[in-house]
Amino acid sequence: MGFKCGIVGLPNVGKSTLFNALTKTAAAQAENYPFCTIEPNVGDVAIPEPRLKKLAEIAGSAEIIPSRIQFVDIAGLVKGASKGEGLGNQFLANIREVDVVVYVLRCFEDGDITHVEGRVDPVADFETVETELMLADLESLEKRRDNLAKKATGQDKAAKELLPLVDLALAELREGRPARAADVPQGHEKAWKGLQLLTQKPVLFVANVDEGSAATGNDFSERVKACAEKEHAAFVVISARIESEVATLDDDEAAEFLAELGLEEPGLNRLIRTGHELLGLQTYFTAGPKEARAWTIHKGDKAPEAAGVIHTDFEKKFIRAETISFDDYVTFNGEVGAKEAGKQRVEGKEYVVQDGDVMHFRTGG
Ligand SMILES: Nc1ncnc2c1ncn2[C@@H]1O[C@H](COP(=O)(O)OP(=O)(O)OP(=O)(O)O)[C@@H](O)[C@H]1O
Ligand SMILES: [Mg+2]
Repeated sequence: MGFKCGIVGLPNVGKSTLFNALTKTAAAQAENYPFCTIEPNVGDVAIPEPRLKKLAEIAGSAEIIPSRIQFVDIAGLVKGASKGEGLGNQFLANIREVDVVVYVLRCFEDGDITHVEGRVDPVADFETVETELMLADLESLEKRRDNLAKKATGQDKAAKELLPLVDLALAELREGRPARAADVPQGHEKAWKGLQLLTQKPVLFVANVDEGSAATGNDFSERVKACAEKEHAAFVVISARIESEVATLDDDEAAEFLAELGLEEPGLNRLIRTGHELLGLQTYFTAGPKEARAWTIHKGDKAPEAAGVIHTDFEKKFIRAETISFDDYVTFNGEVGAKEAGKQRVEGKEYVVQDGDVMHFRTGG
C-alpha cells in the first residue's frame, strides 16, 4: 500500500529541508530562495517502530524490516496560485495525489531567510495556502456541476449520488470552509472521497521553529497549535534545521545531541507516526529467524486483508491466522512460550486485526 503525505506550504519555509531530513538524503535542493523546488521530490520513509527491535531480539531475527510511508516535497505556492501566480497550477496535481496534507509553517525569525510576504505569521500563511486550495476546489466543482446535473436527471445512478455531494462541498467552500469540514451523509463516504478535492484530505500542521525552540515550541507555534485545534488538524513542533543535522549523525551521536536539546527522539518520528495515525493505519508484525517485519494495514481490516498485504494469494487462499498479541509475545518470551501459556489464538476470516498482533497465516489451495 503506497500511502503518501504531501509537504505543502509557502516558498522558502523549510519544506525541502524537512523532506531531506525525513529521507536522510540531500535529494531535494534546499536553498535560501523562493521556488527552489519545482518538480516534486518523492521519498520512502521507514516508520519508526520500537516494538520491532524487541520482537527481533526474542525471535532471533537476522533482519528488521520496518514498513514505509511516502513523503512528497511539493513546490511552494503563493497567493493567486490557483489563478496561475508563482508556479501556478502545476503543484495542484501533485497535491491531488497525496493522502495527507502536511502544512509546513514558518515559525522562526531569521532576517537572512526571505519570507515571500516579508513577515513571520504562520497562521496567516496557512490561511493563504489553504485559500488557494479552496479556490481550486471551488473552480473544479463548478466546472463539473452542470454536466453532472444533466446526467442526474436521467438514469445515471452515480451522478445522482454525486450531485448532492458536490453541492455539499460547494456549500462549505462558498462559506470559506474546506471540504473536510462537511458532514458527509453515512454510506456515501466512498463517493465523497471520489470527488478528489484538495481540501478534503486530513491535515497535519508542522510548526517549523528555530533551533532553540525545538523542545519547547515558541509563541508562533502556540498560535499554530490553537489554529490546528480549531481546524481539527494534527499538530507537531519541529525544527527542520535540527532534524537535518540529526539525520547526518549515527544513532548514538543523534541520541546525545537530542538529549542536549531536551528531546527524547527526533521530531520526525512524531511527524511520521502522526501521519500514519491520520491515515487511519495500524501495524501488525511477522517474526521469525529470518526477519522481524512490520506491515501496515487499515484500522478495522480483517485477517484475510491483512494477509493480502504480504501477498495477494494469501488473501485468496486464507484459511486461518495464528495470532499472539505483542504484549503476550514479550511476556512469554516468544511464540513457543506464548503457545504453552495458551496465548496463541487461532482466528478465522472475520477476525479484526489488532494493532501489534504477531501473526502467522495458514493458507491452502
Ligand atoms: N527551522 C529553521 N530554522 C532556520 N532556518 C531554516 C529552518 N528550516 C529551514 N530553514 C532554512 O530556510 C531556507 C529554505 O528552506 P527550504 O529550501 O527547505 O524551503 P522550501 O520550503 O523547500 O522552499 P521552496 O518552496 O522554495 O522549495 C533554507 O536556507 C533552510 O536552511
Ligand atoms: Mg523546496
